[in-house]
Amino acid sequence: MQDGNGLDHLAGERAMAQFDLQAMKVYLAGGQREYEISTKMAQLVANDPVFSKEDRVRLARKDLYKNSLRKAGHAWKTILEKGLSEVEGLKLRHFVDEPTYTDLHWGMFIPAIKGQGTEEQQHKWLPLAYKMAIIGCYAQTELGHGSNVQGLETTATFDPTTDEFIMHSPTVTSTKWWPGGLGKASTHALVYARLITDKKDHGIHAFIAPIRSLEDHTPLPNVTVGDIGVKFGNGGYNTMDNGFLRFDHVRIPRENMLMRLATVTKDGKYVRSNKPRQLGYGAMVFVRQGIVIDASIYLSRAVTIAVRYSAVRRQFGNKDEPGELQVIQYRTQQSRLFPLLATAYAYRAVGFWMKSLYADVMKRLNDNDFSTLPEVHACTAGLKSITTSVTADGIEECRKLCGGHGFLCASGLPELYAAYVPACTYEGDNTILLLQVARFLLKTLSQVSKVRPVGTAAYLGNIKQLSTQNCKVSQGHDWLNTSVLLEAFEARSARQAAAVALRLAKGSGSEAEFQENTPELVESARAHCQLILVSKFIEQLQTGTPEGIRKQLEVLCYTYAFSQLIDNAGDFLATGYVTGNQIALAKEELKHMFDKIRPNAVALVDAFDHTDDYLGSALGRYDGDVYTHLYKGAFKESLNDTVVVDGYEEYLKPVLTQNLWAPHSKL
Ligand SMILES: CCC/C=C/C(=O)SCCNC(=O)CCNC(=O)[C@H](O)C(C)(C)COP(=O)([O-])OP(=O)([O-])OC[C@H]1O[C@@H](n2cnc3c(N)ncnc32)[C@H](O)[C@@H]1OP(=O)([O-])[O-]
Ligand SMILES: Cc1cc2nc3c(=O)[nH]c(=O)nc-3n(C[C@H](O)[C@H](O)[C@H](O)COP(=O)(O)OP(=O)(O)OC[C@H]3O[C@@H](n4cnc5c(N)ncnc54)[C@H](O)[C@@H]3O)c2cc1C
Repeated sequence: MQDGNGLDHLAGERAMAQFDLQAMKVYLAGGQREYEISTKMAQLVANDPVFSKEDRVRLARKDLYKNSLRKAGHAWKTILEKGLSEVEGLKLRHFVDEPTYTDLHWGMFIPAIKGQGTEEQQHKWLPLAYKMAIIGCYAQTELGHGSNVQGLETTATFDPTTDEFIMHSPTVTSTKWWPGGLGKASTHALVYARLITDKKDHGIHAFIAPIRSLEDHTPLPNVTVGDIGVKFGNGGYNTMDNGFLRFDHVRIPRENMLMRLATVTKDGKYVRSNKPRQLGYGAMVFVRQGIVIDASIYLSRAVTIAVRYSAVRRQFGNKDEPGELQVIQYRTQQSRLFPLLATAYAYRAVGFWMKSLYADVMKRLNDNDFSTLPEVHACTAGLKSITTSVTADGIEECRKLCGGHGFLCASGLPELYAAYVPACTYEGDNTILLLQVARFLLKTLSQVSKVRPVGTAAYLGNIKQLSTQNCKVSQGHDWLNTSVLLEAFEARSARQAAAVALRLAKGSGSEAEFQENTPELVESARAHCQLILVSKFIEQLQTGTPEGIRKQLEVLCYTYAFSQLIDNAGDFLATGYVTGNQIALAKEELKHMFDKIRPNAVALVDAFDHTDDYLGSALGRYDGDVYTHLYKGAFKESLNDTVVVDGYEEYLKPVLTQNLWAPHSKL
């Protein structure tokens, strides 16, 4: 998609491409229809001045937030006026590209009501939420408790005399703290609180609590609510009103408790349904799968900027070629950049699979089949953890790959990083989530002789073979076999999981021993997730990718798998499955892959189809006209509004005109 001024500084790069660019664009979009919707919505946003990102990093918080309210309101108006479908509306909001209260309203409040509300409750709340007559947020985390959901302190005490719950925040640490959209926008909060009936604590349940007047938006009586303050980075996540909330004995009707999994009757009787209590965590599974799908988009944005800039930027030269060399020619640049490019492709493939996995579990849950829920929980939690950590680090690496100019906000990278990095924490701290995967692996292994593992854990059924047979690679090209690669990742993961399981089995089973082994448990969970990522990329490749792009995808798949193998060589070697020589052979193969990527690199990032508007980067422009736009951009800097800076008279002039020796000067 070219929206520059027509002069293409990267034309030479594009002419080298060896694959069908259009077919790749359609593949990455997830199909022809998705591609068309994406293109249409990207243009709609780019051509609408209300959605402009210009100056975002320079705005003070109040202006930034107000502007974000304006954009969210305009997006909603556009959706209604143009009669956009749900998918189109979602895409439109995606291209507006600002974290805002509607993310939580559509992304968590509504899904939680769908997952945990009875049919009657859904009929009551969803129509209001769908037309945005109410705005909701997801208020789980508290000042003193985030990861440990069972430790939340807010109470919802049932009063049978009035048929109401009394919502209360008994301590400072029980203050709800962090929920997006809560600070200033929401009228309702989905509050996670301890349910108490007849002095008995039944643990954490979800309640819909009105918090602001639908007349004038003021907080309701005995509700204290506001924004928690400025967050990391300019722009970034500061368009979101993450909030605090306290209740002082606030009464809500009994029907406001979401009762699909448990009910409180009029006379205060607590009745649990026979559905697993884990369904109460359903909204988190939903959001985590979405985060995995989005990781590729964020990483591909950073990689697009870094690849295009690396093809424009020249430094040094050699005696064989005239002029300076493009920095993308340097092996060190390639070895940092091309694995990230391959990773963005790998995450797209795993995102496609994640969609089908989620659709499958939803269908099963509707049919009261809960059998795959633990595996889906482990997949969504583990992949959320790995993909967000790698993407956040990847964005930062791309910034460094752009040298000094990467540090300018004009590169688009600092703001992208600031907006993305909290993904490593929200929806579950990444270490906590890997520990959940580790618990799943331990449980699977402990039952392996009785219950055959399925899905992404099926390879653990082969644990004996995977633990005894070693890698047979003897020459570099032996690695160019997806079965050989898969087996390596399976053996490494199975052996790491078995080693830590064995150590724990030999112990007393105490929590202290578990804690002592958490570093190894996290490593084994990471190994399992890396296997899933490699295997799903391979699977996608083998299931009907069009001829015109298959070869390139194959190269990217090998690049991804080899770079994972090499980055984790210590683990692979420690398990004894591979030798140092086999790792060295994989390193050589990886360099061959870089040679194959090099002529296609710019086209491979073009295939992500990010518009200049969406990238918001002088370095990543489609036309490669980097220097003109960096230079022009400097004149928009507010410090340059006047040629003599404000403050000269008061602070600079006295320094320049005192004409006195400083007392400590030796001159
Ligand atoms: C756009 C950004 C907006 C951001 C929003 C937010 O951040 S919102 C705030 C986001 N906040 C967070 O993300 C907080 C992160 N913390 C948590 O998710 C939980 O507190 C916990 C899972 C760490 C511990 O849970 P716990 O104390 O209950 O202890 P436990 O470990 O004993 O687990 C019990 C059983 O449940 C199972 N199971 C667990 N989760 C799920 C699931 N999602 N699905 C299905 N199952 C799940 C687990 O496998 C186990 O099964 P088993 O072995 O009995 O068969
Ligand atoms: C931008 C942003 C948006 C958010 N939006 C929402 C929202 O809309 N709604 C909402 O309810 N919440 C929201 N949150 C809160 C978020 O979900 C929590 O911050 C997150 O779950 C992590 O919990 P915590 O902050 O308590 O971290 P902690 O659990 O206190 O983590 C601190 C450190 O301790 C470690 N740690 C903790 N427990 C263990 C353990 N058992 N073993 C080993 N290590 C451990 C962690 O790995 C981490 O390194 C948001 C957070 C952010 C940053």
